[in-house]
Amino acid sequence: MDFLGNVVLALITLFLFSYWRFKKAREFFDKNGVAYLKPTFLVGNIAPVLLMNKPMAVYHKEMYEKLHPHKHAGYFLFNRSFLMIRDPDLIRHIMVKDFKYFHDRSIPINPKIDRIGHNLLTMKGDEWKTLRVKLTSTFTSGKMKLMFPLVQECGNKLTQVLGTMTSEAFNIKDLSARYTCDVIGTCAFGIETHSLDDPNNEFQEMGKRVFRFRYRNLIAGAFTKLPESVARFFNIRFVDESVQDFFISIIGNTVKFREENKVTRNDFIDLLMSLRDQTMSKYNDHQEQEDLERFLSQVGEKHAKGQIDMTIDVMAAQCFIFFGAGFETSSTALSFLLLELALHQDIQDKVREEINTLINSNPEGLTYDILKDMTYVDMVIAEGLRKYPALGFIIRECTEDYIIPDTKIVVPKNTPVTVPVYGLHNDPQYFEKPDEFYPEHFTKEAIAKRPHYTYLPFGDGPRGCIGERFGKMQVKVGLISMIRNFKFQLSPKTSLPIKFQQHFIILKPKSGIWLKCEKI
Ligand code: HEM
Repeated sequence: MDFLGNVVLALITLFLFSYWRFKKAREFFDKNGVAYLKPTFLVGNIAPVLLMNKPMAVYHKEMYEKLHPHKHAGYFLFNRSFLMIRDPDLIRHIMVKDFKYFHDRSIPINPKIDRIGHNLLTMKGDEWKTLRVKLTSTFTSGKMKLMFPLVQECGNKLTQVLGTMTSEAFNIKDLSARYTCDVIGTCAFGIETHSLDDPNNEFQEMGKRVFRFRYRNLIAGAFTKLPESVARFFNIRFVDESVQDFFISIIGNTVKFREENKVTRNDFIDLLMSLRDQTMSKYNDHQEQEDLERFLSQVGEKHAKGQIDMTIDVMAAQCFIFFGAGFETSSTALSFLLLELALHQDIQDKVREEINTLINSNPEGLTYDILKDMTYVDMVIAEGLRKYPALGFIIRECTEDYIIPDTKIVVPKNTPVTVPVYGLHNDPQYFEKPDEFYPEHFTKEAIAKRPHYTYLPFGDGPRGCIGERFGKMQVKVGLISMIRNFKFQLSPKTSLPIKFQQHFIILKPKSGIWLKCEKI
């Protein structure tokens, strides 16, 4: 058969396969009385994203609103059906109570092609569990305290650079990205990236490429698994080859240098090397035990089992995901916070007052330990992450047939489920003033009144964000370094309301957020 014949046959097969999948999914929804959004053949409900006018977070929020008041409901990404979980108690089942059915994310990665794409975020089943147990020990408060001086150094540099920006408007989105790049560079790679000094350095460029949108990856998301040959043929990979080579070479060189020169630095590479050499006990702390026990009980196991060989590829993959997951999330969090503080001078003054009071009354100045006493700052950061959650939706996959509690509905194995974080965070049922920046959403009383699992900026359960403590620390240090010494105002160059970038999985501003600052 000639080439054209093959193409026609492939298209007919794809067409029939899609038709069969749609029919089966719709029959399942109809038979079980599950509400769903009416799909368009072939594209399902994804047209608003494909036409590029909807960021993924906004798209999921709008579906969350349309699917009110259902506890769970269906929608289609191309011909693949998804189940959106809207009800907080059902979310608790998916994320914690019945976690054993939902421990994986529905991201089809091929480890042979994506050497560093195969990491803690994308790994599945026992392999993920074994690695998560190992890495849990690198994110305790004890380890954060060891890394605090490295982060503080970047904060000091940020203050210094801001001091040169008082004469004209500057883009806080760009400045925050340079600060978090320096922080993750020094903590995850043991490298001073000098992004605050040089905005065009290589790390910044790599950071931009990490979450680059590619149509073919969106389409790949419609499949449970992609055979290696298909992924290679269509060049479907989640990490660009140039990014992969860059990270593997950096980690390889750094590890070699440290081994040869006996260098230790209390950063992630050090911790990964001690995990490899089984010398982690020198860092052991009480919290490590607590975190580990909680994790094991949540995943229903008594002991940590299995082994992962800490090769350079494995270390590079983890450092890469610490960079990928930690850089953009924290820098957008910081940019949106500064935007809101510039818009709300009263809140800005209150934040500054709390920071100054605590630091000035502590003989050692700013320390890791006084961060936790900053209760108003915590409320403000929490509100920032409510209004602008970096990940607007969370994705998991049902790994065994699962009966939805109090129903007879059996969710079939391999069904992807999503938790609409941005929708929940904007639901007036749970947040009194969803459209406003209102830190009082996070007073003790307001938190106590709200159902659990309605505020999920870091996800939850055993598969929640492993870097939460680190992310909060770097956002807080960045905020303190700026607010203590400068007063911020919005520049007329910023157009409001802020539009979100369309081609991005992370909720981030489309164009610059321009501010003006003056030294206090
Ligand atoms: C403000 C900052 C951050 C936000 C808002 C954030 C948010 C999230 C969210 C929503 C998830 C998915 C959770 C789930 O599925 O339940 C996640 C996973 C993850 N995050 Fe973060 N993150 C932040 C910072 C960081 C940092 C600094 C690191 C590393 C240094 C990091 C590393 C990871 C990793 C490795 C995962 C996957 C964990 C696993 O699957 O076991 N994140 N993050």
